[in-house]
Amino acid sequence: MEKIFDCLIDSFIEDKVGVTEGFLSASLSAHLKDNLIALFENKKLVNAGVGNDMLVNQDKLIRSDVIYWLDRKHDNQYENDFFDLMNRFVAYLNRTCYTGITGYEFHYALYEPGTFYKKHIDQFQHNGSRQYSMIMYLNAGWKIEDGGELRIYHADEEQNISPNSGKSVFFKSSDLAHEVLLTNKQRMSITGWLKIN
Ligand SMILES: O=C(O)CCC(=O)C(=O)O
Ligand SMILES: [Fe+2]
Repeated sequence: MEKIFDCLIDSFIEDKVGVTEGFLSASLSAHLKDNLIALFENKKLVNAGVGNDMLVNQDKLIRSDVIYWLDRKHDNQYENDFFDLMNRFVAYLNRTCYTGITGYEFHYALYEPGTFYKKHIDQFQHNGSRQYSMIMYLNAGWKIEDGGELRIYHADEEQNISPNSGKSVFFKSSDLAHEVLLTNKQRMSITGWLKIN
């Protein structure tokens, strides 16, 4: 596992955006996706609000995905496995990079065809607790024509990342503006933030 952690951290250090395969095992990823689909069918997902103090909040409709926060209180085996994995990653990150992360929060996200999340920055204007953004995609066989790429705005270029299952993305929450381009296909993920409280 440390190898995959290193891969994510090294590519983050090199490119400002860490990308790796296999952070979630295929089996954990499949179980989490099944959870997400069941939650969606049971109408547990809610419209994702945008914090009042979000840095970039000029447009009326900024995002149209639906979300559900993961929580140990759900007593769900796979959510707990996910949190165990995150504990290992945070401990490793703190040990190797002196990041001082003290907490995190994660939600499932589901984008129906025709939905998006416009350009934004993840760290809130009046609350700097979000340090690192992480996204784990749960979509098998994603094709170019499905759209829904994560577009990250670097100083001199734009980077498009397709939301294929197995892929995890990691970047600094205060730094990089990004958006989810309009998706043509149902698009599922787990998104969250490593925090200093
Ligand atoms: O799903 C993604 O690719 C990015 C989601 C995102 O930017 C967010 O939830 O803040
Ligand atoms: Fe974001």
